[in-house]
Amino acid sequence: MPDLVMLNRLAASRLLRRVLDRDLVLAVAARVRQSACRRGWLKEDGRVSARMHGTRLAADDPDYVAFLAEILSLPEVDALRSDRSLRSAVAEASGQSLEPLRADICRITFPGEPGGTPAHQDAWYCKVPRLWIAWIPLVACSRRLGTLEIADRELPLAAHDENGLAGDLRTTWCPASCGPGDVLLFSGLTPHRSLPNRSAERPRLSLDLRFGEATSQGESGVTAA
Ligand SMILES: O=C(O)CCC(=O)C(=O)O
Ligand SMILES: [Fe+2]
Repeated sequence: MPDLVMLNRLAASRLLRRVLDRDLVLAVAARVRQSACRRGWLKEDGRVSARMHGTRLAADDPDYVAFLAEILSLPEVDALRSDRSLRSAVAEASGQSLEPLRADICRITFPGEPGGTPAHQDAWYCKVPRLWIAWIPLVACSRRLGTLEIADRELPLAAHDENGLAGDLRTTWCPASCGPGDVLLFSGLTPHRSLPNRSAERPRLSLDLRFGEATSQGESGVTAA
């Protein structure tokens, strides 16, 4: 049984420790590093190339689009999408059985950026009923490496601008130190953000897998928020 840690009082998010096969997660991390090395983003030793310091891969960068197509179609990523423990945790958290939406993202977060991903609710970008997100660290994510912070509760869907959630968010943020095998699970209405990567040369590697109610319209587009 996974060790469930409730992160917030409304149970709209949870940190599941050691729920995934660690070797499978590490295999995905190895493929991500290989692909990133080939593109010159990382050096052979896995450290960040000098030219990538302080940069963020843009959702419309053709090289990043090709990287995502490569990584998100790996059989290892498919195995994570259909992992039985993950699927039952998603069903238990959401109260119903949900399907993978294939609106997933693999992120490489480089050091040197002043801020991380701004606070947002994924439901703003991915209009699917019952949206839930599994955020999967591919490396040990400390505060220093820029882990995810989750709000202490769901909020009604609020307006977003180019910097994510607009306006003052009165919420308490819960940073989650986690590593390969762990999953942060949260609903589409739960605000979240990431801390900047403050390491010297290490990339933060993570995968977001999204689940929701299957709709007849099929997959929904999602931006890289
Ligand atoms: O990893 C990040 O910086 C943001 C992740 C995120 O927004 C998500 O998983 O929905
Ligand atoms: Fe998000």
